[in-house]
Amino acid sequence: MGGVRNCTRCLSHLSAQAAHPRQPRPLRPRKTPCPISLQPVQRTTLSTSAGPKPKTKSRPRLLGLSLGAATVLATAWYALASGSKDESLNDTRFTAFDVVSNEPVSPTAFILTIRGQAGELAKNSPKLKAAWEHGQWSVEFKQPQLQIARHYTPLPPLGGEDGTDGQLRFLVRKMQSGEMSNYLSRMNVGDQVWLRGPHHGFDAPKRLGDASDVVFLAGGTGIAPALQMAHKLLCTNSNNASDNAKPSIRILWANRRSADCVARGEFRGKQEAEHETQSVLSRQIQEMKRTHGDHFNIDYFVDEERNFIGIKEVEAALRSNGTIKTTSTRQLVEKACRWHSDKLLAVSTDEDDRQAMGAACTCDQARAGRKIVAVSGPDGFIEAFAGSKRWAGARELQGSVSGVLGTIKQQSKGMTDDWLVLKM
Ligand SMILES: Cc1cc2nc3c(=O)[nH]c(=O)nc-3n(C[C@H](O)[C@H](O)[C@H](O)COP(=O)(O)OP(=O)(O)OC[C@H]3O[C@@H](n4cnc5c(N)ncnc54)[C@H](O)[C@@H]3O)c2cc1C
Repeated sequence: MGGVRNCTRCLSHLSAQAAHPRQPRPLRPRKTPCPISLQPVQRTTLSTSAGPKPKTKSRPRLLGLSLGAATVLATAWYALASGSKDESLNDTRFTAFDVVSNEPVSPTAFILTIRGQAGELAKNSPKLKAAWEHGQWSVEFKQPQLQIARHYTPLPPLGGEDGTDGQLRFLVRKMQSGEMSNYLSRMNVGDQVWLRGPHHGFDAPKRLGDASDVVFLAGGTGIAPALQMAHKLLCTNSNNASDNAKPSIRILWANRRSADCVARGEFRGKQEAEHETQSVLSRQIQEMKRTHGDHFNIDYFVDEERNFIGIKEVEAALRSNGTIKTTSTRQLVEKACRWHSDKLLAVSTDEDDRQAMGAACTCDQARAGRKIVAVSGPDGFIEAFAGSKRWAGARELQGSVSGVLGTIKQQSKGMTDDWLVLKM
């Protein structure tokens, strides 16, 4: 247990990289060129002053024309990409939202609530509806002065909210000298923020299929994707109309400080729950526990209480959320199944699931589906529990499974093969 026990602890001792909630992703060059980069403007300026000297008489006119055209194109592109009054949220340009509230959750975390300004974003947005129907998704915020963008994960709507009314809520950790998180922390009611998205992630219902167990290892703000998955699988999945058909979700949530263990009292007993500070996040977790009972559980781990997620804790979660069977059922997973093959998953990105929406499961139909163990949090956290993701051709692939889960897979001699590992 010793070495592995250090997994969450090491996060607090590692450098800023591990302390980072999640390293910023590159600005999706494959979909659109970096829309908030100042490059187009710089490129024209640079080419004007530092371009090669013309050798013939006709060259300056040609160069002048191309520079003119480039300037017009770059200006149009920059104006388009850096934000517009277009009312629909989309993944190529930034759309304006108003800050509705900025609520502290702990000394280092806050919940930012924003609302679409007009039109379809103010109510019944089909984009938001599609995103919540998909389940896992994020958006990018931009910092206009610095021209940088970072991803954030919307928290699911509370019971009674419809999720498409244009309001979005984010749990954000304020990083020491973090550009975007500090910028967002300074936002006041009525301020304007710019969003691009939605960016859809894994299709959890397709991956889970007929299986019913989910274990989620979440570090810090990694709780947001865990709550998205719980919301999708427990609240909105039409396959689970009856309580018996609902999957069982166990979240192992690691934080550095006890102050970040939102709603812990709910899982410890009534008395503690009564003394807890109420934030919108704690109401949300309490509500999910009360609505879904044994189908929704959170185990809290806190560095400052010297209580860490180790190999034993992960094994126990895999055992109690389903049975680690003595015989493997992996042979029932078709190697070419887009949804359930480990090999295909290793060379996919989380965003590929959206493109493959219509693809059918090709496994043995009697047992279509695999249990999910998902890992979400800072890069160091994901690496420690599931191994790092892999970059290839400007795509962030899942890569093979190593870390704590890799060790458990090796040691269990096929007994954990029912579990599909998703790095969020
Ligand atoms: C899909 C996705 C969803 C996310 N959802 C959330 C969310 O819901 N809530 C949330 O709080 N965060 C979330 N994040 C993380 C978020 O995008 C930012 O990375 C985070 O808020 C820090 O950004 P920043 O600009 O404040 O910090 P930065 O200015 O980027 O840096 C913060 C600190 O980390 C250090 N640092 C930066 N880059 C590196 C590096 N490469 N190596 C070592 N140190 C480095 C800096 O020196 C600084 O001290 C998500 C990330 C992804 C990819």
